[in-house]
Amino acid sequence: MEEKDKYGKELDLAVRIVHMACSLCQKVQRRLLSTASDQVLAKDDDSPVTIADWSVQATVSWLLSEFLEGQNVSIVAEEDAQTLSKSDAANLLAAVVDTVNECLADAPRYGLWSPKKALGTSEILEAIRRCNSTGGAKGRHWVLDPVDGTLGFVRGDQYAVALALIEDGKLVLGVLGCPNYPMKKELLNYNHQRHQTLPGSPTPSNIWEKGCVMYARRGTGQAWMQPLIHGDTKFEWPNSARLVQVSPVVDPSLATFCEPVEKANSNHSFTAGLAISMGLWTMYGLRMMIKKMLSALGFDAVTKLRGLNNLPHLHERIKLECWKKPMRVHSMVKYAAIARGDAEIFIKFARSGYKEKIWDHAAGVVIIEEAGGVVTDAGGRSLDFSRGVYLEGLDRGIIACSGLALHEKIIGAVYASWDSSNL
Ligand SMILES: Nc1ncnc2c1ncn2[C@@H]1O[C@H](COP(=O)(O)OS(=O)(=O)O)[C@@H](OP(=O)(O)O)[C@H]1O
Ligand SMILES: [Mg+2]
Ligand SMILES: [Mg+2]
Ligand SMILES: [Mg+2]
Repeated sequence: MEEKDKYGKELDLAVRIVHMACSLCQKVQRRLLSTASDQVLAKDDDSPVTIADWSVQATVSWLLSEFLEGQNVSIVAEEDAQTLSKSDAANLLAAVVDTVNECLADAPRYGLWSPKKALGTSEILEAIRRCNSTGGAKGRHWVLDPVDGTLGFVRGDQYAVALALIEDGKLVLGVLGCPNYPMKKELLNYNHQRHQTLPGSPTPSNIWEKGCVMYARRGTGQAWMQPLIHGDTKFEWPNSARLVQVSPVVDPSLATFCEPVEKANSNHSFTAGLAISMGLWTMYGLRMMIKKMLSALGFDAVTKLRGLNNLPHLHERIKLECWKKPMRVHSMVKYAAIARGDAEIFIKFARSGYKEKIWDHAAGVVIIEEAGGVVTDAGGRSLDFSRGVYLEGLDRGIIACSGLALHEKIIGAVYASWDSSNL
């Protein structure tokens, strides 16, 4: 097989599967939000898990095994079947079985086939359990986060379905489904559930239901995006796909910087310090300072600021659109935003002792890199996907950037800020 076609078949399959998984998630999320249900469970670490997490894992596992027939399919994935196998979980398991079968029945729409008869409970539990590979440096391993950003999912907000393939420890392809990726990038920062009615928009759900699937193959220098299919639209891959590229912005003061929503998942104060030291927040800080000065003098701050905006020499510095705040978004949608050019920087510094898992990053990393961006740890080294379930040897945190120039500046700022932080 020619090098340029390598992994073509696997990518084609993975894209179709992620489209199906996105459709499954959209249905479950709609039901979850419209009924006061008890369908959100807590895992041992208190993180949420839902019918969608298990159902996507079972669906992806069944489809990969079915369509990669003859291969011993190894899947490293987040969920296990323990909770579902308990005797008091019959209702939950029944809901997963229904959800998986409903999704698989739709396979022909995506150019795949359905099981000859609906899958039974034991087949579905087996499909979930099969995803218990621990990956490693030899052979092929699929890496799956069935629902990344489950917290965002249950809040009616951003989440992603992430599927990647590793061969001999190297990422070779990644597919990222982002069912709530809004049409306007500004809405990424917008909490969907808290703001059901958007100003000037009678049907806010249209904006959110757009959604996309992004994908890339290592070494092609290309990352692609395809809209989710809705209603009766036929699945056309790759015809409806378009290339995406990272943003050309190199000036940190113009960059949009994103980070996890929850303080528990990333140190917000460290990244705020970094952002300020790089000039990312100077506009915000400057504006706040002037606002305070004006109000201390008894002026109406907003009116005066608008006035100041019109002064030619201050115009560039204080105009309203320069109000840069971090974009806090759940899930690997942050990686998608950088690959699409909607943001320039993603920084995650988990608390010390937390070990990052490969499924939280694999698909996003290859898509950003092929779209022209850079992803490393805080020491500037590439992430190592060859050492099992965890990103072993990760130096402090993860820095994803739209390009080398910005990336170098951030690494420099990390070195400058680290000693004064108490991480
Ligand atoms: N303590 C801690 N520190 C760092 N990271 C953690 C931690 N706990 C969980 N996780 C992982 O974070 C994944 C969600 O990341 P997000 O960027 O979406 O976080 S946030 O919801 O926006 O705060 C989340 O992925 P999902 O479980 O797939 O949602 C976890 O794998
Ligand atoms: Mg995750
Ligand atoms: Mg998950
Ligand atoms: Mg989880």
